[in-house]
Amino acid sequence: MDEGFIDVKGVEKVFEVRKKAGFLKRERRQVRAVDSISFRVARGEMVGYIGPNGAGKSTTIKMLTGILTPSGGRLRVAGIDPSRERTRLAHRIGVVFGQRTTLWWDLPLIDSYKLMHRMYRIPDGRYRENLDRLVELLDLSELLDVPVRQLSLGQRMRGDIAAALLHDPEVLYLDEPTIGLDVISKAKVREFLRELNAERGTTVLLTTHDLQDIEQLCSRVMVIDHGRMMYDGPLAGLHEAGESERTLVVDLERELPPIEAPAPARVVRVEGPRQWLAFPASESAAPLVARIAAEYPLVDLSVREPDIEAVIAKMYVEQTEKTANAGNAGNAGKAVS
Ligand SMILES: Nc1ncnc2c1ncn2[C@@H]1O[C@H](COP(=O)(O)OP(=O)(O)OP(=O)(O)O)[C@@H](O)[C@H]1O
Repeated sequence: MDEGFIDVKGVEKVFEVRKKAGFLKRERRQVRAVDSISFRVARGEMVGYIGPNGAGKSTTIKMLTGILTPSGGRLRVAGIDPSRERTRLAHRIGVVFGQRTTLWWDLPLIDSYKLMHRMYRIPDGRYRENLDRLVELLDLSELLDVPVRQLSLGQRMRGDIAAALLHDPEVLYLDEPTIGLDVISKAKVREFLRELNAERGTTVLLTTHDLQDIEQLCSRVMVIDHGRMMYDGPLAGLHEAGESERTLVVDLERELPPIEAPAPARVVRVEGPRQWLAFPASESAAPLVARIAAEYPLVDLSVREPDIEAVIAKMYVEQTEKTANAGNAGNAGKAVS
């Protein structure tokens, strides 16, 4: 594996925005959407890129595709400077924006693929082979003659993913690929991405608000907030850093006193026969489930994932406190409030 297939060093993006400040006056303001971030992604890696709304994720992806030019820093994808050689790079990357489609709205799905065949100048044999494979893997055969506007969200998403892969890109950027999809469609998309990565070694950068996308697909996650990189490492480490908790929802046969769970798991809510137990997100639920199943009359149970925003908010508070404490420690004599 070569290091730094995607190579980002001290990259910044500052937007100039004009705001109305009175009848005729306009004030100029700068928005630092991406603030000196650095990371490397090796060829074949699948990395999650997450953060709250307005954190700078889309801006980063737009710089990686060459749509936006960085205000500072250095950026390379497959050795190419995206904003200088956008067209050359376009042949090596694929992009899927969950909230927008790259398909022609009024045309049958197959016509969009035919147009891409020509736009990307994909050799005929390769196009046929890729199309057949993608149609099979993404279950598209029944949909090829349907106009895109008549497709459901999940069908359209699968159609968009195929469109992004027809020209065999080495890198795939996915922006919220499972947003609004039902459980079955989400599972289909995730399974396809896993196979794509395993079979073709496609490098994937995935932006999502769904922690299960990351958990099921990525061994590494990067967290951005206010344009800054807050965390880069395994998902379990993120849970530890944010001390986040998952919730086990237990339905008992009847109303009972709070379940006696081994610490740090604990009951946080009881409503009739239903009880909610919080436990560290970095730990497996299996031992807790086994113990409850052995000792209590169980009807059903489910595990709820922590919310990304909550994990990041907690991490943010902790980092701020750590910085404040470090400052206070060096300031002997001052009271720590
Ligand atoms: N073209 C633009 N002009 C001015 N400001 C912009 C522009 N594009 C983005 N921004 C600002 O930059 C910041 C980062 O936006 P960005 O779209 O990258 O966030 P995001 O992490 O993708 O958010 P979301 O999850 O909501 O899509 C926000 O404050 C946004 O308002």
